[in-house]
Amino acid sequence: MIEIENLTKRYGSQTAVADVSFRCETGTVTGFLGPNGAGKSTTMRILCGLTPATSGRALIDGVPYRNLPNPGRAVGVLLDASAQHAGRTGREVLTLGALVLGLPTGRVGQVLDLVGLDKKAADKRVGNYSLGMRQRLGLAHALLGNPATLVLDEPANGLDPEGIFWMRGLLREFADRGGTVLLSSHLLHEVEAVADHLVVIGNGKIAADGSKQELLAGAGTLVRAVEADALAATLRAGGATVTATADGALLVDAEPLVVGRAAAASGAVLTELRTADGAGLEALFLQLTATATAAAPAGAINSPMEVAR
Ligand SMILES: Nc1ncnc2c1ncn2[C@@H]1O[C@H](COP(=O)(O)OP(=O)(O)OP(=O)(O)O)[C@@H](O)[C@H]1O
Repeated sequence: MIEIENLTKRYGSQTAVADVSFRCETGTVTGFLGPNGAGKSTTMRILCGLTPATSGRALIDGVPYRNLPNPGRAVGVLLDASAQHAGRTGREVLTLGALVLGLPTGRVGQVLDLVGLDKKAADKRVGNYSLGMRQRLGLAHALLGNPATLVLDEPANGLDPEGIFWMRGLLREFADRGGTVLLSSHLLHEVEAVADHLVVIGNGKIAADGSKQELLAGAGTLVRAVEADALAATLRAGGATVTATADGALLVDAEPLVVGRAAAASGAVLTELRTADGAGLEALFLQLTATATAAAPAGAINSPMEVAR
């Protein structure tokens, strides 16, 4: 289990992470979502003992990373797939890793198989790897010590669709066998398919934290109207929060019936009206991360009104 408790990190006058708290339960995949610069990497670096927190703490199975007796056997970490010695082969990188962790070198072949790097790829220098191959090598490195926890920063970067599908399967299986996974992404759809739990961060603050089902259920109504501006004005006058999505729809924090009535009252012609499901979550994600300024309790989405304040 991972516990992030009231974590704050300041760089001079800039606050990268502000009072962030969330948990990743054993046997689950937690998607850590936010746009570039939101504070994901900083949180993960603190969790892995690479950056000291200004205040708060981050624990893995109840212990700070630095206090784990042999961290590589407890936590597999992939923060930057390009941070590998370019002159070594993939096999050499993993063999060195195995020696450092006190593992038999036979483990190297097993993890190469696990991540789908064949003999030819394993014997190539890392400098000649594509980003996707580096991600696979980084994942192999993370899995080397057979850890119970994985911390992965944007692991899908550079993977092709088949690679992303493969990685989802691997992480799902890892969690189903009792592992804990924290993976970050700036793309909702990348983690939506595999995550059980979502934590959304924007401007260093938690904007949403809950099970995927909870967040989907709370995603409101998606509506498209010929007179979108007039409808948005009527809805806002009635106290609803309305956000325009990139493709011209409106996301409203109200039931479809309420939105339909507002459309009738304002004389707007609707072309679509439905409960916002996966598509709505995308809009919600954009909305939350764009304007997040307030923290949400676990299991809740900040009301967009609060978030925007
Ligand atoms: N070493 C540092 N010195 C100063 N500011 C930093 C440092 N590291 C991160 N920051 C700042 O902290 C904020 C959060 O950055 P962080 O890298 O954690 O975001 P992120 O969500 O991981 O985004 P990205 O995907 O772009 O890495 C950013 O504004 C960033 O500029």
